[in-house]
Amino acid sequence: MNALANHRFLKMHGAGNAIVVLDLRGTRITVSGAEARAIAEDPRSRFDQLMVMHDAVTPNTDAYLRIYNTDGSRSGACGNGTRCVAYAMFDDPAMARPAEGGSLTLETEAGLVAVKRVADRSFTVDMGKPRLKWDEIPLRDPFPDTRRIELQIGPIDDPIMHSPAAVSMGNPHAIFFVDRDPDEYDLAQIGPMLEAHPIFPERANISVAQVLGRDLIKLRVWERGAGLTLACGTAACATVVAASRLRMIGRQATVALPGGQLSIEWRADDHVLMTGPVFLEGEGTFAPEIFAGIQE
Ligand SMILES: N[C@@H](CCC[C@H](N)C(=O)O)C(=O)O
Repeated sequence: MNALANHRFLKMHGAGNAIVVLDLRGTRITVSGAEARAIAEDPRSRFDQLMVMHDAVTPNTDAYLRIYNTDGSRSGACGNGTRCVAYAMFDDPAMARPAEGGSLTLETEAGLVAVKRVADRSFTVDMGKPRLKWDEIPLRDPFPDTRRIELQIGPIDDPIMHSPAAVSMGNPHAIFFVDRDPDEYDLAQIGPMLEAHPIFPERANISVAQVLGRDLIKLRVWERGAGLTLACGTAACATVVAASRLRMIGRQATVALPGGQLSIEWRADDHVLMTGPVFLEGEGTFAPEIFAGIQE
């Protein structure tokens, strides 16, 4: 039987971003891409991101997180999922471990993130520093200025969208600032083409953003490896950094996504803070048959 069969999980969401939280601390089990895809395909455990908790690797951290997209690929960061993990580590009867002072330090493939509880169902995550150099994002070509990169979609003389900003928040983002309502863009059609554009050697999350005021941005996101989502925390962080670099806003904004709102602050010390809600939808155990046919 597959090692994940009958394993308990939490079904959650953060501002609409569908998250499954799985606790594999104290075991040597890891989730393969094929297993992550099988979990995502079952409607009972459908997710945009699967957040898997493993034993801490670095001293003074509380857990190591592996983050999976729907297509089984991995991400270095997931803002909404990180808040859901924090909720589980504080409040879930089976996953909670005594933590000091309402804060946690979690490690991901991209580095350390610190999480603080700010209300019963609301957390602030220090997402670390944005990476802005072309080879850190990464981009294929050596753009000296990543505030606007050369990329457009649509007819050459009348593009639908062009010149996105590029930012890494531990995962790659391209943000197209537009004058019209982001809902007017066919992101389900445009997103997959741009996600896989050769300019992004590790693919990219694609955002369409409209600045509505000095501290308010409307955002829609096509997520790398997951598709259209109701919210993406790292995209919200990347968008505030990009808009601030372009002098469209100050260093703090509310980002309104289809599934809810996130508050983002790009602090003077270069760290990006994201505050937002978590929702627990329920719990379940993985049905053994969903793993049928997967080689172990
Ligand atoms: N929804 C997440 C980001 C998810 C990762 C992304 N699809 C990637 O592969 O980079 C968030 O809330 O930040």
